[in-house]
Amino acid sequence: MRLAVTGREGQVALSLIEAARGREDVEVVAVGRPALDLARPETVFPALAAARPDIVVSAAAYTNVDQAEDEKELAFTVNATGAGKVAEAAAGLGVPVIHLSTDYVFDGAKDGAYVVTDATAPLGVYGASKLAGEKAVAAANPRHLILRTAWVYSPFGKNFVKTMLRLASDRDEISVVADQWGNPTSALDIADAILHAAATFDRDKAFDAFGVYHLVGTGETNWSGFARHIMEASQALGGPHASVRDIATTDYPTKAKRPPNSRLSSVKFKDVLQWRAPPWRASVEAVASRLVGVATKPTMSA
Ligand SMILES: NC(=O)C1=CN([C@@H]2O[C@H](COP(=O)(O)OP(=O)(O)OC[C@H]3O[C@@H](n4cnc5c(N)ncnc54)[C@H](OP(=O)(O)O)[C@@H]3O)[C@@H](O)[C@H]2O)C=CC1
Ligand SMILES: Cc1cn([C@H]2C[C@H](O)[C@@H](COP(=O)(O)OP(=O)(O)O[C@H]3O[C@@H](C)C(=O)[C@@H](O)[C@H]3O)O2)c(=O)[nH]c1=O
Ligand SMILES: [Mg+2]
Repeated sequence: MRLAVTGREGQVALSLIEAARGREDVEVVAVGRPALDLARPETVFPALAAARPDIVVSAAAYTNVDQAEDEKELAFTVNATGAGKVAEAAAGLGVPVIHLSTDYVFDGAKDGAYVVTDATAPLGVYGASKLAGEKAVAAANPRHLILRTAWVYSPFGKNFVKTMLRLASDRDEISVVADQWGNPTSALDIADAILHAAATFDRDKAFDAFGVYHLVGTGETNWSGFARHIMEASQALGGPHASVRDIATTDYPTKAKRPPNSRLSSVKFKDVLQWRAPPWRASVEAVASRLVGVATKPTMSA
């Protein structure tokens, strides 16, 4: 089975490439700029067709939440129009699409974890553009899995774990918001979940449970709790450490408004697709061991 994933350097794309590397039964081809540019819709079909995929994974996106407030048009072009083009190309090639979406489609007013049937109400441009992308994907290709995930980190790209480790190496204390709740999710786990889902509908041609799913790390916390566990994991590995001070969202002004509660329930994914992510703390430790190792391990040469 061959997967084509959009975006070449994204966290999910690189995690998928790594997960497939050790497997005979799956190949992952990353298709990104300049060949596939979501801001140039005419590039999408030819670039994906050339990869001859059995399944398309739509992971490329405009992901800068604050900057999206100032670049609304570009965010919608990439996350809505571009995502729709990717799903349309998959349909044209006769294959299903797994499209990544976000917890930020919700406003965070719910008391409890969001299920897939809950009403969406994004607070910012990024969330609104991703919600428009979900609709474009669903309209373009009936064989879609819209996979909402959240708070993604990995050994790759830019993410909260890397930011916290960097800040810890030059500060004694980091102030982090403690009133926004959610589910930290490792892109390495997302890659496993995607390969599991892809294998399911590659094997079962009559698979008919397409639709919206939530898939996040097991358990929940707030950004401060997430930061604190990153520090514990790093310290245990001999890496940098800082103490974490709880602050309120009002003490950390940002351009975009974020949901106070964006916890997602992965129960549908578990029930239908029979797969569940590891506890979020274990996954943080797995990623930290790679990031901290890189900085502290002596090289074999020299
Ligand atoms: N990061 C997170 O916390 C979360 C992410 N998601 C969603 O999951 C998916 C994967 O996220 P993640 O891997 O973290 O993303 P990253 O921010 O790590 O990577 C985004 C990728 O999109 C590519 N991209 C951006 N603009 C374009 C464009 N115009 N044309 C082609 N490619 C483009 C980038 O390309 P380049 O390498 O050239 O810059 C990059 O490869 C996204 O859909 C995101 O919305 C959902 C919840 C949380
Ligand atoms: C760096 C830093 C952030 N924060 C806060 C800001 C914010 O509320 C929270 C997380 O910061 P980030 O900039 O990583 O957050 P953000 O970019 O909003 O992360 C989001 O990205 C998009 C793509 C998604 O889809 C979401 O699921 C989510 O992961 O922590 C602090 O309180 N202290 C700090 O030192
Ligand atoms: Mg392989």
